[in-house]
Amino acid sequence: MAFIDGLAARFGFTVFAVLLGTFFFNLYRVRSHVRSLQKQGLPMPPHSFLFGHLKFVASIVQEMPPNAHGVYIADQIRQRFPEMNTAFYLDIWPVGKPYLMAIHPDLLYQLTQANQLPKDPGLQTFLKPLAGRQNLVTMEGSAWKYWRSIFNPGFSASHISSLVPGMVEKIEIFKKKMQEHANTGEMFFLEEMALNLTIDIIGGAVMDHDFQSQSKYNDMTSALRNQLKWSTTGIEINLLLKLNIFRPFVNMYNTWRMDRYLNPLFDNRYTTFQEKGTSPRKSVIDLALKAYLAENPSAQSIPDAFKQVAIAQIKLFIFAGHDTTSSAVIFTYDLLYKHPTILARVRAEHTAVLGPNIPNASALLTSKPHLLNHLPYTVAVIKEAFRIYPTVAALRIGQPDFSLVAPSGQRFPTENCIVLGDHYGVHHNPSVWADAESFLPERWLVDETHALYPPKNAWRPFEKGPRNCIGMELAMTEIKIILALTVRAFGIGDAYAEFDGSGRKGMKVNGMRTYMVRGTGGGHPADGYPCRVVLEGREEVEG
Ligand code: HEM
Repeated sequence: MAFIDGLAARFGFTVFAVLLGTFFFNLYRVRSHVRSLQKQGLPMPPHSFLFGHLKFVASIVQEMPPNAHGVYIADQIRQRFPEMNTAFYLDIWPVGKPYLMAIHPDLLYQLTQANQLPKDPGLQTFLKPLAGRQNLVTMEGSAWKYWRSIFNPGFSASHISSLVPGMVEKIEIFKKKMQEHANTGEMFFLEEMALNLTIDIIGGAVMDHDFQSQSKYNDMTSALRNQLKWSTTGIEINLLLKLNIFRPFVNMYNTWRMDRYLNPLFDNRYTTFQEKGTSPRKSVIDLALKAYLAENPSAQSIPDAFKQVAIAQIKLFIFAGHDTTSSAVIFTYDLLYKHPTILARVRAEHTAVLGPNIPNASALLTSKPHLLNHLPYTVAVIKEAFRIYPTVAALRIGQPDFSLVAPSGQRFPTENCIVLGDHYGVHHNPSVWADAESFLPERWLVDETHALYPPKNAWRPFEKGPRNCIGMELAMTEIKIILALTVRAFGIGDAYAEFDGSGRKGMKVNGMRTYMVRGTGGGHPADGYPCRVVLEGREEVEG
């Protein structure tokens, strides 16, 4: 017994010594690499050999609200070191690999447009429980090309236009709910309602299916949302969050719930497809089936391997298509209602294009979706809101012998780094944008000679280049319709003052209480956006 105890102790000690040795070896390796970059004169905040930039980042995080999104960090550093306005390194090992944070459009152009660096494999940590290993966001090379070309027709302008009536129907339900809140006058959380709306819209676009989550409980959307709540990016500092032993079980259960809902839908669609020989539909599910059957005309069934990838893609589209769009709608509302002159101009444009009778606008857009192309000021507002609140970023993995080059000629090697194409950092960079912190939709309407004219490649909420967002047009159309059907009918005011207690709860980021919080991928409005709604445009509503 004593012999076995001794053996176990020796084994335990050896494992501990190996782990400790590996830790210090990696610490030395990473810190030496970052130090060598520093010695070459490359920009970074003050670096400690023991802590890297961890203490420095922690000091920034501490000054922000506890749940503020990570997209703010690069901008906060630029504010402290104004000369670091193109790119800089950040060594956060062992929480994650060192980062090269790029906050200048020329560098992002090199990252995603002129070159194709692979996606950061860390994205899998977040996306795998949601959409498996094989999904359009994380795929590379020929597999990505194959699937992107299958889905592109589902996001063409003409197809999106055909989706408008379905979107209008769902927005009508949303309006009814807004009206109920206006009638009670009580404070409520807009995010929950907006998420239900956008997930219903995406269900229509991606699957030609109505989840009806705005009206009743839906197990698929509930499982997806729960999966998101349990998601992790893998770079949490909080070890309890990082190593939560329950996560894999919750993930498996939610995956089972989603598959239980989606599998029969997929099978039914396949049966219809077989019966009719083809499908005129262009939803993601139909496009996947069409592609398979075009390549395998004599197939009697869909192989499991193909079905699994197709369903993973569907889950990805439902996630990517609703989460970001809901946040964008709320941030746009927030900026609009805080700028009454801009709001008045948007309302005037809607009246001019859709007529003064507000309830008529839904039927009008259903029969004439092209009217959406006549709302330039509304589009300018949406673009400017995306500039102020870009909710996503581009993560790529650095490569040996690949550097990003600043306009000054300074070269930023990417090897051994995650490269963050930081949309928030670019959009708020005062060396790039005139009056970067102000909400100025007119910058999207002035000509090239004007000081406010947007610099080339500087607006990138949907990224640019071949891996840009496939759903950009869909999201823009959706937001346009939501605004066109609601901003004249309602007045929305945030209720943060009422919601906030004392202490940190009421903290702001860059002076804004409506800041982006982390949690489920992209930035979300803080605290679910507590607000109140009032009815406006009453004469027109009744008229
Ligand atoms: C406010 C709305 C949205 C924002 C801000 C947004 C943002 C982005 C960004 C920045 C990327 C590129 C990420 C990278 O380069 O690593 C991306 C990719 C993607 N987005 Fe979106 N997105 C939005 C809406 C949508 C919608 C509505 C859909 C689908 C219905 C969608 C599906 C996708 C997919 C599938 C990709 C991967 C494309 C590829 O790699 O080929 N997104 N999105």
